[in-house]
Amino acid sequence: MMNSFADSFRGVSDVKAMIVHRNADELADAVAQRIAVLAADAIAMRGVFRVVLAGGQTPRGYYRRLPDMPVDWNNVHVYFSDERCLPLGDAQRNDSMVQQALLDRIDLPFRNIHAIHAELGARLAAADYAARLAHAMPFDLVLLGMGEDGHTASLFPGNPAMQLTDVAVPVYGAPKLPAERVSLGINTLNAARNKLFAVTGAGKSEALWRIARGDQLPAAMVKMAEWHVELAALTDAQIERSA
Ligand SMILES: O=C(O)[C@H](O)[C@@H](O)[C@H](O)[C@H](O)COP(=O)(O)O
Repeated sequence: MMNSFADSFRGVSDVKAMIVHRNADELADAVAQRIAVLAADAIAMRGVFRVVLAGGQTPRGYYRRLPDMPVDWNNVHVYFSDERCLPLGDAQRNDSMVQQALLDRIDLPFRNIHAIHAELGARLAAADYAARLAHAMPFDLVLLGMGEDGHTASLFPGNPAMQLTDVAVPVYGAPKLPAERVSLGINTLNAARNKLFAVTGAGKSEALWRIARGDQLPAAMVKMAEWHVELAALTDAQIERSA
């Protein structure tokens, strides 16, 4: 049953790969190793690795493992998939989480960190980020998570931000608080050389099932991504499907 679910997921949503991991720890190990490989490849080929970091909880697991990986941090530039419009340093900001889980523990030059100035408000911060990204694209890797409703970055189902073609977009009325956010636009995510979803938690099974069925959820609009999914996030989807 798991294989047939994974197969239908691969087929319907244009995915590059779907890898199921037994638990969140194994997923975090595999994703951290994958990032290290992609970093080494990009640095060998182009001298630099430009990676977009995801927010939310799942990435903490693989961020914490990255300091133990053989990554040439001097040649890595980090960007953010989205940010919450909260004051600088707020614990709920994605850059605060990344700082604590990763940046405080590696020697990454400060100039290589490209945060979203979401404290300026969504409109201004999105325009500022788009201008600053002009020379950074296409990214080598975009790391993403998926919410229970199928959102990714801060692109939520039915939200007008999903239709915008700008490099970075303002988001208002997000159902996951805070309501005001800044996100990379869907075209920016799609333009990256590699896209990687890390999905943990049983609460994600319905969204995975809907994507496998062909629903155009925001996460499904990121094409040719490699999906790393915890088994627990698939279990209910399989049960539901076989019922
Ligand atoms: O700012 C955010 O909240 C995110 O960037 C968001 O898109 C996140 O990746 C998903 O909601 C999954 O979050 P979890 O990994 O915590 O389930």
